[in-house]
Amino acid sequence: MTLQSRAPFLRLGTRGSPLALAQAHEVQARLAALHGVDAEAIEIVVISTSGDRIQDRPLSEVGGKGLFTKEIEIALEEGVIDAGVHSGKDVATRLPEGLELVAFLEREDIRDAFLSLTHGALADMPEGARLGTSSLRRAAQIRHRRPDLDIVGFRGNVQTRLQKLREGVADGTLLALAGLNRLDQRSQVTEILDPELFPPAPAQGAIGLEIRAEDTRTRGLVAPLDHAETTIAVRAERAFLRELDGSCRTPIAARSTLGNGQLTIFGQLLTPDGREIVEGEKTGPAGEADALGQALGAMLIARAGPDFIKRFAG
Ligand SMILES: NCc1[nH]cc(CCC(=O)O)c1CC(=O)O
Repeated sequence: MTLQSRAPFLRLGTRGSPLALAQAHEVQARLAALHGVDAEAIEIVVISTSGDRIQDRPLSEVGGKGLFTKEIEIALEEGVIDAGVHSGKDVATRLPEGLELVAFLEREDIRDAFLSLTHGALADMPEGARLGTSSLRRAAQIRHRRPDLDIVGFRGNVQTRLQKLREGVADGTLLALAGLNRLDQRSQVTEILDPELFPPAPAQGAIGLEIRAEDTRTRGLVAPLDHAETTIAVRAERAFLRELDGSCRTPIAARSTLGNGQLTIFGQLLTPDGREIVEGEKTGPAGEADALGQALGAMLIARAGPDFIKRFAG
């Protein structure tokens, strides 16, 4: 018998980080179960993105949007893969022509977590303690509440960060709880931050699937993975971010809640130094998620005024 390489049932594109691979494997397992095929028939194609290659500086300095998604989108356009698996919060608010987000899996925990080897809670960090984060949003939120802390640049995956904490590069760090849960690292969490005080990035905790809009076969295969409530919340948060022309790397936070067909979206803008903050909320029918998010963005821009917006943009 000769070995034959059969065409894969579907090809998923993903970054190669441990978190990205965990997300891709989750999508692979769900699709395999849903369609009654072997997991191996769903190929995982690892794609290195600019965000992975640039390790020596904060991504907010690199500028440009979609640093973690661009090369995956090119692979989609070139037909090398059928679907891209992304962290929702890494996806630019405007997609390249011809591409579409067709499904969001049920959202993980939206909250941020504090990790420290020496302090039992963020509030226990003494004046001058060093908090490691390269996220503009987290840095601004911390500066707002705890201007006495020293923010130090901090990148890398969970293991690297824990190593840096052991080496004393910082006394604590902040990470998305969703990622820690997906990597079975929840036990490393010192404190879960209150999302009322530290609202997350738009679309945090949601895995999104992107396809070529004309690819009806893939659409049919992946659309059933969509979790309706997650998509409503994420659409509102992305519309809010789009109106502000923001990315994952601007100090913008959002939190939405759904109940009885009503959607409430709360939004927050901060200046990078954390000194100024503008917040607001909109409630309306869940079916109008995009319009609600957009209206909230417009409301906060008006509330903030041009001077704030200039400093907010960095
Ligand atoms: N840009 C990095 C990134 N993109 C998505 C997540 C977390 C996982 C998620 O939001 O689903 C992270 C790491 C972090 O913020 O701790």
